[in-house]
Amino acid sequence: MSNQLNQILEVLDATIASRRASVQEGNVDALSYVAKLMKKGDDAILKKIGEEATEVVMAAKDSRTNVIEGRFNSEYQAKLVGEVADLWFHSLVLLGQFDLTSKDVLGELGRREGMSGIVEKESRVKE
Ligand SMILES: N=c1c2ncn([C@@H]3O[C@H](COP(=O)(O)OP(=O)(O)OP(=O)(O)O)[C@@H](O)[C@H]3O)c2ncn1[C@@H]1O[C@H](COP(=O)(O)O)[C@@H](O)[C@H]1O
Repeated sequence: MSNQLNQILEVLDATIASRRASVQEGNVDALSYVAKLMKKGDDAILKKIGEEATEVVMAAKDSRTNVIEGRFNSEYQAKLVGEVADLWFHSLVLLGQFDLTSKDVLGELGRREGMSGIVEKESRVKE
């Protein structure tokens, strides 16, 4: 699973970086969604992130509403997975636009591993 996850993220990071390089060189492949979105710029990507996040919220609410006898409905679960995939994907595009990759985020999550969120929050210097 971990290898598969790394491989999927590595391929996506590399594809996104290559789309970004081509946009910077002025070549936008008409069949590339990523290149077209990156060419539109930061605001277009950020708008997509907002939309996809909202769609995740709505799909989760739908899934919860359609629990019957304590069981989730597979159709709503699949919809939720699809919406989260859209959000992750657009987050990777956003990272690429800012010269970052999934590795940067995984590094940060690794740094936080085992750290209680409550303890971390309490350790923050109060202004
Ligand atoms: N994982 C994805 C991926 N997920 C979603 N999408 C696209 O994201 C777009 C937006 O999805 P929405 O559901 O929000 O659709 P929409 O509201 O109609 O879209 P918009 O009108 O807002 O663009 C759709 O065109 C999807 O096809 C993706 N496009 C590409 N990838 C990956 O990125 C790689 C590079 O893609 P290209 O640059 O298109 O070659 C691909 O090989 C895939 O691995």
